Amino acid sequence: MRSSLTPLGPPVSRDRIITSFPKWYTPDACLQLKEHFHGQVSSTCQSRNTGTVGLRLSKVVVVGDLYVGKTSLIHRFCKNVFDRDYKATIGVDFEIERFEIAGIPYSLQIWDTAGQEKFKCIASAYYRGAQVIITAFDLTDVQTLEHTRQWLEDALRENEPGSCFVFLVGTKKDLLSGAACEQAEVEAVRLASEMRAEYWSVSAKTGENVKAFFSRVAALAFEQSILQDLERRSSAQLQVGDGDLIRMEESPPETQESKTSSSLGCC
Ligand SMILES: Nc1nc2c(ncn2[C@@H]2O[C@H](COP(=O)(O)OP(=O)(O)OP(=O)(O)O)[C@@H](O)[C@H]2O)c(=O)[nH]1
Ligand SMILES: [Mg+2]
Repeated sequence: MRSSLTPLGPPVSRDRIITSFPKWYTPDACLQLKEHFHGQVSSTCQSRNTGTVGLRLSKVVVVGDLYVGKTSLIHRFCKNVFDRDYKATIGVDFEIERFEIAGIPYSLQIWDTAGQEKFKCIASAYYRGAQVIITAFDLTDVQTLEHTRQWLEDALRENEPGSCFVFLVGTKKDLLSGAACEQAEVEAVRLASEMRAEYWSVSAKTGENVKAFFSRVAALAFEQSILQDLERRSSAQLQVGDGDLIRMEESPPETQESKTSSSLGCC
């Protein structure tokens, strides 16, 4: 059944409908081990009391060295295509992907940035306001893993501390045997834990783990959006219930004292 909150437009495709909380890739480097939506989130979604969350776009920024496969990863997910030819991203590009999560419409705006040094200053102008940062590296090129720390630092610098979910993604999984992939993952998982990031290995060529990965990104971002919205609404209610707080926010500093004392006087 489609949600009554679905904005105008075509329905979301069936594979963008998320009903249960998507699982992590490895428990050794994951942001949340739980397998269900937060109880408060489930009940809020059931009662369709999700405020403006269904109408907003959550920003996801994908960063990492040139040639690691950022564009390929996004194109595999959003367009289900894979191009063997390399076309460097110039500056930035973005895709909007619509989901329905726990019955509520939800959209991600996925920003693809250029890895080439000469475009870095253009791309970094788009880091601000990210709810999710995806740092990508090539599983076959250890140097690209070493550089992820710097990419993340640059992206975090433009955002409020603690406000972003961070993912570390190893790309081109199809180029490695199972054993070689496991070996490459050991170091990546260690770094992911250090970065407080969730780790995933994917292949844009075969599509392995791509949908599962973005479903996880969408679910975590969605849950955070709902919880933040609930918090905002409850603190707004608190302020409505507390006359002093409202007056303090609305009063310019020089008049605050007299207003506060007059309000004290009348109570
Ligand atoms: N075998 C394989 N090749 C891949 C995969 N993902 C990307 N590639 C190839 O790697 C090359 C670079 O991919 P892009 O997606 O353009 O890399 P990018 O990170 O966007 O590069 P910039 O835009 O310059 O930052 C292309 O030739 C892709 O076909 C993958 O999963 N497997
Ligand atoms: Mg690109």
